[in-house]
Amino acid sequence: MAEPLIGRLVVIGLGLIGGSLGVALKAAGGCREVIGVARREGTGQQAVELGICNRATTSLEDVLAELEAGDVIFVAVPTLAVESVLGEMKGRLPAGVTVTDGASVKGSVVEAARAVWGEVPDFLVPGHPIAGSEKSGVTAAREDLYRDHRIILTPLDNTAEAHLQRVRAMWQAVGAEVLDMPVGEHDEVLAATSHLPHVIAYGLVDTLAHDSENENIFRYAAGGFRDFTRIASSDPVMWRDIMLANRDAILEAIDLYRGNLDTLRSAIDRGDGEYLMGVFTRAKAARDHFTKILAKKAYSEIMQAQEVTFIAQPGDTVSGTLRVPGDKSMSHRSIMLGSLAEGVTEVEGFLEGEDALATLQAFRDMGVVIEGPVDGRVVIHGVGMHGLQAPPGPLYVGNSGTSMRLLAGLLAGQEFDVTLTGDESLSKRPMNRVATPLRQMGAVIETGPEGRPPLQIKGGQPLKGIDYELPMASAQVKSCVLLAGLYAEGETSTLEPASTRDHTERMLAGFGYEVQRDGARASLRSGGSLRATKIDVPADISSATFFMVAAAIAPGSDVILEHVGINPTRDGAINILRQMGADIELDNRREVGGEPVADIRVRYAPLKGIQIPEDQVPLAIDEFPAIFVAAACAEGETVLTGAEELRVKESDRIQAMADGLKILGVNAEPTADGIVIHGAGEGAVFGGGTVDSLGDHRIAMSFAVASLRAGDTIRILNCANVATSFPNFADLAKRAGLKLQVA
Ligand SMILES: O=C(O)C1=C[C@@H](OP(=O)(O)O)[C@@H](O)[C@H](O)C1
Ligand SMILES: C=C(OP(=O)(O)O)C(=O)O
Repeated sequence: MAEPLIGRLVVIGLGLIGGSLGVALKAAGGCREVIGVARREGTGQQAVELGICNRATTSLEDVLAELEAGDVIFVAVPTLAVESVLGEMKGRLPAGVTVTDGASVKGSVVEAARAVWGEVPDFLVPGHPIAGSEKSGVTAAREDLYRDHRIILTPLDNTAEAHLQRVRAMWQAVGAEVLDMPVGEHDEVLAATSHLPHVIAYGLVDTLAHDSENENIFRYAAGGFRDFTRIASSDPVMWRDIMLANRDAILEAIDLYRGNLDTLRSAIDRGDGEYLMGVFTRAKAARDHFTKILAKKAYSEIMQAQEVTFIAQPGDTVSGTLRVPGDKSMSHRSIMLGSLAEGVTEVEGFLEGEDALATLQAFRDMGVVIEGPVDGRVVIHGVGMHGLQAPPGPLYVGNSGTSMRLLAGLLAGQEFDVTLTGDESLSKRPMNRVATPLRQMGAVIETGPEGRPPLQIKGGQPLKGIDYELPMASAQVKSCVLLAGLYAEGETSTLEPASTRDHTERMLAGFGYEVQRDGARASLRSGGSLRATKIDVPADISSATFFMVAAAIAPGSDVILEHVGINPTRDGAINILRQMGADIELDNRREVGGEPVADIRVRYAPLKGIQIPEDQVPLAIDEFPAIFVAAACAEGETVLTGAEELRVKESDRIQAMADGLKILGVNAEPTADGIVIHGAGEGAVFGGGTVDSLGDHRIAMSFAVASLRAGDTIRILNCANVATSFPNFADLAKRAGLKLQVA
């Protein structure tokens, strides 16, 4: 066995927290020996019998005498007992021994150390395993308690690196993720997320237990009571200590909560159902997504960095009738316009992907009551053109360029300040394309360095209409300007260099707002209002394209994609694939809520390389990664030009695809504004290999489709963001016949 990480581990306090570290580190072979120290002899004996420690004693003094450099002492006693334990160590600790602890409040541990030593010694590494439970005592100790749990360490400026590393390595050895945080921040975060809930749970059970009808209350108390009050079974001594030790931060959290409870009380009193729906829908969404919400906060970056790998085995055909999720562009716009409308808008077919949900959350944050989504149904209680409220903090829109750019326009005309932020990929994308025209309209807006996010938008600025000639074909820029135009004096118009998706114009009209359209120009005037409506979002043609390409490249395939939006500003992929020889049939054509829809049937037919017409580029802008896969399977050369916009999407899609295609053995040369792909025609076009999607959903799904014509396994890294536009992609792909595994 490898050399243990640390020498001896001394655990002072053999309860759930201390005992679990002992048993886990012993099992992991992470130390030479575990020595337990307990106040009562019986506890120590029991701990030895349970395999928690090799030996136990009641005398800390005796143990200290035998320690040497490299040993670690873990203090796992109730918070207020820490000081006396540290006091016992003073003057008796051999040099090089590390001391750490597991108390839930760090400020008081630091104070205790100061009281004992005059200053916090460099060998003390304050820590807090976030792994407690309502169970306590030596019998509650579990070997797996810390596996995949977070440990927060709060080192001070003078904490010695060697001691910090030792403690970090110890926790990692038992499967924990270790994070660092300043002491004060730790105590504030924990006051809100752990200490306040305990106060409330203890308080609620105590209130009900004192009620003269308590027997009935406990007898009939259903799951809600049980779930909510589980933590009132926790160790009272430990929690008394925490309350006293973290007094100030806990009082602040209680006051905040009390204020909220009072507001809820008066809403119930005056029968304000709308207010209650606002609180409950926001809270439900926060709870449903709380792991992600936490990921943006101090607790962890780790969650966001969640790794998803697609492993695609060579496949043969795809078949079946599939309905891909709702259109992303329309889902965003349904929330935006529904929020600004008068009355209640009902949306069906809403895309429950991260991007559209980011827009939904942004409007909730601005006070709009939005029910759902449940099975694609969303109900938006519109607040009218001037009813949005200042959000409590920055609006975080994740990976979604559409959210950020459209919101920028809409928010430029509000009365309040707002900041828009996004994830790592979005933070690299250009925002001057919207900031420039908005400034021309009179908006006050600041970008980050080089015109990247975050966007800081100043409220209360009078906007004036402009006639804006777009420098690039972008529906996001066009929509941004038109949405700002809703709040600008006079007329606002946009002139686009090539036709781009027109969902904003169509949907505004659907909400009863007049938009003039004259060729490449769209214009509107401010001062109107939006009337709530019903929206049926068709399936997203961008998502459908992955299955269109799949059927087009895999001999024997026959797929029907139901209820897909085939708006003529979005149908470039159909036109391009048809030109390449694909067998695509549009059946059951109809119009749904102002948008054309059809069922798309694709059967395998051999493809040939083409020069892609430039006028099709904006009409297929998101579909190119998949089209490149089709091009690789076509006979001859496919040339794309005029598509430099692909370089500023979630990744540089020209480079990302060229790199991946080359790894898989395809001859693909990127150019400044496109790519040249030499298609192999027949047989297994792609070799096996590992490609990186760079966190770009469309790159990930495109390479998964390539597996249908691969000779060996394709591994695709960084696929978590598939959830932004197509959360059930892997399930549908498997149903259709792809041999896809998600790891
Ligand atoms: O307006 C929209 O909903 C979108 C417009 C396109 O972006 P650009 O306007 O940047 O081309 C597209 O790539 C994006 O997925 C959605
Ligand atoms: C470019 C895309 O989206 P967005 O710009 O909204 O991030 C996309 O979905 O391919």
